[in-house]
Amino acid sequence: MKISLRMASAVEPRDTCYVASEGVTELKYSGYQPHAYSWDDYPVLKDILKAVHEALPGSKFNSLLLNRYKSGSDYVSWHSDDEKLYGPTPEIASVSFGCEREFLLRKKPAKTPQAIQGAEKSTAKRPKGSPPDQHGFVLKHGSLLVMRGYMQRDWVHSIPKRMKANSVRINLTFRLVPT
Ligand SMILES: O=C(O)CCC(=O)C(=O)O
Ligand SMILES: [Fe+2]
Repeated sequence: MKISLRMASAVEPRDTCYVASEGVTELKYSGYQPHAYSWDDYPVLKDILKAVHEALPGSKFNSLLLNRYKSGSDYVSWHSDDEKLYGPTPEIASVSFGCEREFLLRKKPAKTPQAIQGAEKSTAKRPKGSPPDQHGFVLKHGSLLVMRGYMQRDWVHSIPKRMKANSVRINLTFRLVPT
């Protein structure tokens, strides 16, 4: 499959491209405001959206942030996709193609006094050098990862640099902007 897209390569450490249905509120994240391309310009992306809707009955997506990691030195730093336009419990369907890369997930620091106390207790038991509540998954070619519920409120995620990753990875994150 060949995906040919006009990519916005500014200062982000990977290439990104944004596709959204008409009437969807403009996306702003980390100081970027990407141009919204139309689904009609990219029939292959429409086909993948259809397959995602079939794989996740009851879920609905109307926008797509596409990431292209050209090599292992492209990455996405720790963040959560908690922009207001997605609402309090965004559902994000993330499809990966090409080079396998590691996806890391880390719990945000606790805010309430009770939670902080709990976190201190668990720190005492943790072996030295292992970060608190951190998990890693390898995202394989053709895989579908779903983030939902309070994941964006409570966790951050990242795709770290991996110098051994020597080919391109394309990642599609389908999102719903309630209209
Ligand atoms: O490339 C990935 O798997 C994650 C991308 C991501 O976190 C994002 O676009 O918000
Ligand atoms: Fe993300």
